[in-house]
Amino acid sequence: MEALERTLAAIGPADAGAMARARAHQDRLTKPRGALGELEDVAVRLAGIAGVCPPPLPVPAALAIFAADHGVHAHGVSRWPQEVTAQMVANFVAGGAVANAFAAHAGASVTVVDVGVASDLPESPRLLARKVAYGTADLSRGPAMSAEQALAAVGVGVRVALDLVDAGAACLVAGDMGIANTTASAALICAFTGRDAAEVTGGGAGADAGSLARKIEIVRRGLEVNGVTAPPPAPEGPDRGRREALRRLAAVGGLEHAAITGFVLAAAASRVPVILDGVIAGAAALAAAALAPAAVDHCVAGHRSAEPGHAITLGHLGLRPLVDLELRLGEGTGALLAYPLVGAAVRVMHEVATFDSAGVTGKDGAGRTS
Ligand SMILES: O=C(O)c1ccc[n+]([C@@H]2O[C@H](COP(=O)([O-])O)[C@@H](O)[C@H]2O)c1
Ligand SMILES: Cc1cc2nc[nH]c2cc1C
Repeated sequence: MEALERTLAAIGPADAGAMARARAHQDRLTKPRGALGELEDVAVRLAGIAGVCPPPLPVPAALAIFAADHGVHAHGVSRWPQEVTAQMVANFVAGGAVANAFAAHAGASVTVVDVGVASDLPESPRLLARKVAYGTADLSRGPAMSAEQALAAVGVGVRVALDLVDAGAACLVAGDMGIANTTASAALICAFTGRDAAEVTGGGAGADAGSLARKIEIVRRGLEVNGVTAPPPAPEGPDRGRREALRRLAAVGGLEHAAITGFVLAAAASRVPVILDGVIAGAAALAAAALAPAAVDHCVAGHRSAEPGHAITLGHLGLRPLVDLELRLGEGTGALLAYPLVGAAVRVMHEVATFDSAGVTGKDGAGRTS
């Protein structure tokens, strides 16, 4: 708890001065004002995160894929067997997954973290063994995690982020792997936004109509059993709000969600941008925002997943996704596709000439030569 408190205490809002300078700088560059659309907002956001204008290039980037299993899988909420989580971890380690291809394309490193896979995995220098438990308990019967497990998993995410930043990462990318984790994500989204299970629950990695109905029913049961049906109370003081946020995360979340929550919080505390992936990272970011609202200032929404709860999540966080390609893979893939856009947005701030420096006539018709 103390490590988490230290992380939370270090999180501050984006720097308004640096953002104002970034906005003004954008307007001096040789392009019509606003012509780079949302990329201008991304560059301004990164200036706010770093507290300087122009912000540092977000290079290199580091992807962390947090993998874990879910007790709720026993209810047939996924069309895939649970062992696919472990098999895909082996695939990431061998370099054979989509995330590996996208990371190579983007020039990002890949760190694979076992925070809660249900089986023992072969040791590998390319796998961080940080197992907190062999999967979660069934969220539809009681808390998925104990408070201690949830805190330990948050701590894993904090440590991984801090180590990547210490090793030189200038941009963090949050990825996940966990068969059945779209069920836990839907439950978390309900628990943190107050929305109904039917609105936020989707097909995940390929559920048919029958299993979708079962999934919605299981999410509802999990929320009821764990007493998280009402939206979280407005915190009476940060402690009570934080305790309730951790309770909700432990009640219906997964070990990878908790780790991503810590990853996002540590990125924010380090003032390093973190690119969120799809519905799993989004659900984890809801928990991070409940623990430290300013953490959202340090997040970039990489993409909008096809999972219905994701758009609702991004709306709740006030984030606009950069990429919208109907992806529903996870692993960090959508965030990796967005990463070059983030880099391009910042590069503009460093390299594009101003109207004055290039001698391009400004919109008032005056020739600018100095
Ligand atoms: O990132 C997303 O939005 C996303 C949407 C649908 C599925 N997934 C991935 O698919 C797995 C979970 O799907 P499911 O149906 O088993 O809950 C898990 O490994 C996720 O990374 C990921
Ligand atoms: C094959 C496969 C790959 C994945 N990657 C992330 N979630 C996944 C789920 C499945 C089923």
